[in-house]
Amino acid sequence: MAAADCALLSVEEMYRADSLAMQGGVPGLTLMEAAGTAIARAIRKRWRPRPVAVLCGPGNNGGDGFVVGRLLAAEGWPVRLGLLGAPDALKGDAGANAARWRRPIQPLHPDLLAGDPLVVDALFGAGLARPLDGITRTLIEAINARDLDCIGVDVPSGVHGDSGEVLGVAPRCRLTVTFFRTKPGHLLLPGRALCGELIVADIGIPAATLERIRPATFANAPALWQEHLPRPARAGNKYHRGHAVVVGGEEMTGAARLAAEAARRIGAGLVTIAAAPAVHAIYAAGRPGTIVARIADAKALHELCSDPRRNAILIGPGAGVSAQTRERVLMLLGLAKPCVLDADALTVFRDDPESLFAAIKAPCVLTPHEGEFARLFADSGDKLARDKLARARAAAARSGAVVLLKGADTVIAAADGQAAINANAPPTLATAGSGDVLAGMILGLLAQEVPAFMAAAAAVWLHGQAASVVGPGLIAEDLIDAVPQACAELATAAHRDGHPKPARHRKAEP
Ligand SMILES: NC(=O)C1=CN([C@@H]2O[C@H](COP(=O)(O)OP(=O)(O)OC[C@H]3O[C@@H](n4cnc5c(N)ncnc54)[C@H](OP(=O)(O)O)[C@@H]3O)[C@@H](O)[C@H]2O)[C@@H](O)CC1
Ligand SMILES: Nc1ncnc2c1ncn2[C@@H]1O[C@H](COP(=O)(O)OP(=O)(O)O)[C@@H](O)[C@H]1O
Ligand SMILES: [K+]
Repeated sequence: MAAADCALLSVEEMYRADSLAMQGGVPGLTLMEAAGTAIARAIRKRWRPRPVAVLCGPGNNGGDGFVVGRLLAAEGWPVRLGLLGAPDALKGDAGANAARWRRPIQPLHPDLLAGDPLVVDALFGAGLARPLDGITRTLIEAINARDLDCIGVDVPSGVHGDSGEVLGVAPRCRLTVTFFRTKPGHLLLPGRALCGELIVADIGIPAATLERIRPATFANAPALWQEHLPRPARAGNKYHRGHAVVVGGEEMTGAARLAAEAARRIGAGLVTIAAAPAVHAIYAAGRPGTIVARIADAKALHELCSDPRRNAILIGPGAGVSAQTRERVLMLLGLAKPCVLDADALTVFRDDPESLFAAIKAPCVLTPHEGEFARLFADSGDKLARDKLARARAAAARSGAVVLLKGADTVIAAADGQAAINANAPPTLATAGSGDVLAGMILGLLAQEVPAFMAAAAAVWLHGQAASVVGPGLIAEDLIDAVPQACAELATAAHRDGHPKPARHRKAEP
């Protein structure tokens, strides 16, 4: 699987792919027939013949609905079809498919849902322009209240394809069938949760159109970064695998220890925790393979980190929100070595984020959760408020760093506009210390000279994979010990895309 296979297309890019395919000689009607055929096939595979209500909107999403209705009815399924607006207002391919539907077209009305049919939601797809209201809202609320089996055409109507946000209301689908490539809104929350199982159907758009579109957003999957991962050289020694430094805090000593062990597990040759004399003994009592250096003051830290063999630095976990942390971050950034800034190293710049951004010269990964992100990028604007992908991208462009905005749908964004959305993280990761482990994993990859964006994306995926390996009962320490198995599973996962591991999300039905 190549990186292009995990490309995500924005709504606008999808329209471009569509028109490039048509310019290349694939008629729109053929694409629509293929879309409807894929949906009907997916339905027949999962349900036995039963009453179906197809809810059609006024655009091409509705057009797909007419195709599905026609194909299922032709096989004897009892199909009722409702349309928003007048049939003669339908244009182009949607109009053509409405004309091929020889049965009654009802106006949208709650009676369409009488008897709890299977619902094909073909109201709005890529053309969603404003929040759902009126009868569409009423119907979707009824679908959700009655927990009807619902199939989303392209997206669950109301979910925005770019951001995954819900405009007004959206149905909870069992299955969503989208076309050609996944969109960001299928992976970002809440959109991802509303899609149910996701199928990406090939409808005849040539893959070569991607060369023209050059998408910059990806599902976070091994294909994106695997070739950048280090492979230990047969005759290599530990210095060939990098020497990472974790700046240890004086209060919360667990955080730096978790990070240091994670950096070692992911392959850094050596990892040193820089510890103040007062806490040196605590750090030294940790796992014996971690080096602990006694660091009396900022000068000593500067000396330690200036050593050219020490090639990646993490500061923040357990560092404390203090002037000292702030000064140390700026001093370390001045060394122009690859850095990870996490937790307190971010919060200390809440009053003056520009001074942080101005100091970032070398590859740097910022790993905020939403709270830390809000402190640093408070003014990213209302317009972006609910669009996590756009927010992370804007923050990366502004800071010059790779921004890894954490959560159940972690977004990794680089200053050059590249971004990846992660979807393999189980909710058991919401446990104290799991962010420290992630920071250490990124550090360990940076020490092995993996480029910052790739290091961040790979670490996020392996972190999610490690959590899945552990399963229920996960604590942060377990993640570290599960890293080897997560790495081993890379080989088998390489053919998969970035969708969550459970069978709920699958790709490309034949
Ligand atoms: N791209 C491809 O390769 C292929 C695409 N295909 C399919 O086409 C779909 C995109 O079709 P599309 O562009 O016609 O947009 P669509 O989602 O039907 O809606 C547009 C209409 O809805 C209206 N409207 C919007 N929001 C509204 C609201 N809240 N409440 C009320 N009305 C609202 C809007 O009205 P307006 O804003 O203009 O007033 C306009 O009339 C795509 O999702 C896929 O299913 C397939 O056939 C295969 C090939
Ligand atoms: N509901 C969730 N589903 C999946 N991953 C989650 C969820 N909540 C948190 N995570 C992940 O767990 C980690 C928590 O990091 P963080 O908030 O920094 O915690 P801590 O500071 O306690 O280590 C992040 O990688 C985040 O993406
Ligand atoms: K839809």
